[in-house]
Amino acid sequence: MSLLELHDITFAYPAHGLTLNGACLRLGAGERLSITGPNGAGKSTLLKIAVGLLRPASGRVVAFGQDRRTEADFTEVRRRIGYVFQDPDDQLFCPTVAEDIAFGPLNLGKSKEEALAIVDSILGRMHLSHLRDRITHHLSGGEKRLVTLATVLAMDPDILILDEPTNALDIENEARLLEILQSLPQAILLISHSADFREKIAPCGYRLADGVLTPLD
Ligand SMILES: Nc1ncnc2c1ncn2[C@@H]1O[C@H](COP(=O)(O)OP(=O)(O)OP(=O)(O)O)[C@@H](O)[C@H]1O
Repeated sequence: MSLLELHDITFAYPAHGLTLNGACLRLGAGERLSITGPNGAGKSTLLKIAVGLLRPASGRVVAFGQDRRTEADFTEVRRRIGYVFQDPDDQLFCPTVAEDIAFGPLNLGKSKEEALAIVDSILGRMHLSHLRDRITHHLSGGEKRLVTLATVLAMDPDILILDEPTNALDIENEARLLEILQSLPQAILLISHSADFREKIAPCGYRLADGVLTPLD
């Protein structure tokens, strides 16, 4: 079954030429695909379109079997697609790590006890329990990156979008991230410049250049 389809997406930022010019992509259940390509090619732009943070000039977004056009459509899509942004500071906004991770489950209607149980379970699985009560703002870049992934996993999404997830990670934490990602059942869209990381997580996928996606060899 297809979870996400992008059909002939075109997009231009105001006062720029076309960033995307007919990009097409299909992600199936449990499938893992990489997207690579030069800086500024439009990889993040494309995936922001997939979750409705940007709207294409033309083309279709089909998620979970339905055409998605309106803000209400994309609110549901964003509940089911966890997006780990390139910059953790775009995503972490609560005083402590536990509050940041609990925020999503509380928003989905979980009780405080249920949300805190999710916090402890996710942090335990990720071997990050020592960060539970830390002030988010004081974490290192790499710690923030892992906590951002924890906030997304706490929502139990069907698809994970990871935008350069190894940025700011040391060798040990990159290995830990690899282990975590390999253990997850979710479909994954991975943007990464690291051929080694792509090979380990999602060897198949696309290269984005000149506004179109072409399959990787
Ligand atoms: N809000 C914006 N307004 C205008 N131009 C933008 C905006 N956001 C991105 N761009 C431009 O659009 C192009 C595509 O950006 P995007 O972030 O999607 O590229 P990317 O492939 O993800 O790049 P990188 O590999 O460097 O992360 C770039 O030239 C960028 O400067």
